[in-house]
Amino acid sequence: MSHLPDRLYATPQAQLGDFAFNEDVVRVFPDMIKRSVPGYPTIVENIGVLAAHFAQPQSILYDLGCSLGAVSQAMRRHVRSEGCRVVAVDNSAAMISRCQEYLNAQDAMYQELLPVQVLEADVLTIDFAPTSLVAMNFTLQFIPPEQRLPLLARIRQALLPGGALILSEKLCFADAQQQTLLNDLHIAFKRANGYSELEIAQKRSALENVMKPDSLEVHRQRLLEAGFSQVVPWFQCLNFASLVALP
Ligand SMILES: Nc1ncnc2c1ncn2[C@@H]1O[C@H](C[S@+](CC[C@H]([NH3+])C(=O)[O-])CC(=O)[O-])[C@@H](O)[C@H]1O
Ligand SMILES: O=C(O)C(=O)Cc1ccccc1
Repeated sequence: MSHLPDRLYATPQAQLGDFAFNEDVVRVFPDMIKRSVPGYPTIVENIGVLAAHFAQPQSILYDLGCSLGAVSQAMRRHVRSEGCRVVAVDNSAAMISRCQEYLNAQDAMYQELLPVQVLEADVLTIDFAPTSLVAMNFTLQFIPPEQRLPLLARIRQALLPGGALILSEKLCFADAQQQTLLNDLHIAFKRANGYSELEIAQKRSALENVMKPDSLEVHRQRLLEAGFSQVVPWFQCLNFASLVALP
């Protein structure tokens, strides 16, 4: 399994198209996400811990926007409840096929892992079965803003009592000074991880039309509007945060 360094934006691109989760991104994705998202490894591992806390016997755990299945793998390492299974969903064919390979490799290394079903599908069109845990790790920010509330409302409806939604997102900030500071610090994080000014600028521009972060306040209000009763931030590193929303 290839773990290539991310050089996708290292050379000047004549035509900077919109960022897409295609074959080129899949090849470098583990390196890209680790060097771009402060706290990513900590978030992924601890989603496993949170999943084990909320998982109920004989229930489904969803990993929505699973990419290469890092969250599904963490859930499989941590969840011990009887009869649970993971459903991992992504609408990128390139991601889904590599995700299945990684999960097969995990199956070959460990015994008695939860079964996983890998689905190439749009999270906006799937029907949710009753579930004790839904993880959306940096996926909602890629969903068109007007679709976010209806999606969260459908997730809320599918959640069993005692279950939870884990929502990780890049944040923006209403206060201009706070926005500038945390944006500068995120750029400093990328620089410290070996990205050049050109790589940082080109990726930023490719993401502009595709990834639309909200503020913590917008997330909280929308989750309450979707029918969640409580929103609890459990992790933040710079402008990246993860919340638990309870039904
Ligand atoms: N409508 C959609 N339906 C299904 N999938 C979608 C949709 N829109 C985007 N995606 C998928 O959401 C994923 C977002 S990456 C998640 C990281 C992962 N969770 C991780 O913990 O490694 C976040 C990032 O790269 O910043 C991509 O794989 C998209 O194809
Ligand atoms: O790179 C960025 O600036 C991000 O905000 C996160 C990211 C990470 C991986 C793919 C797309 C976006």
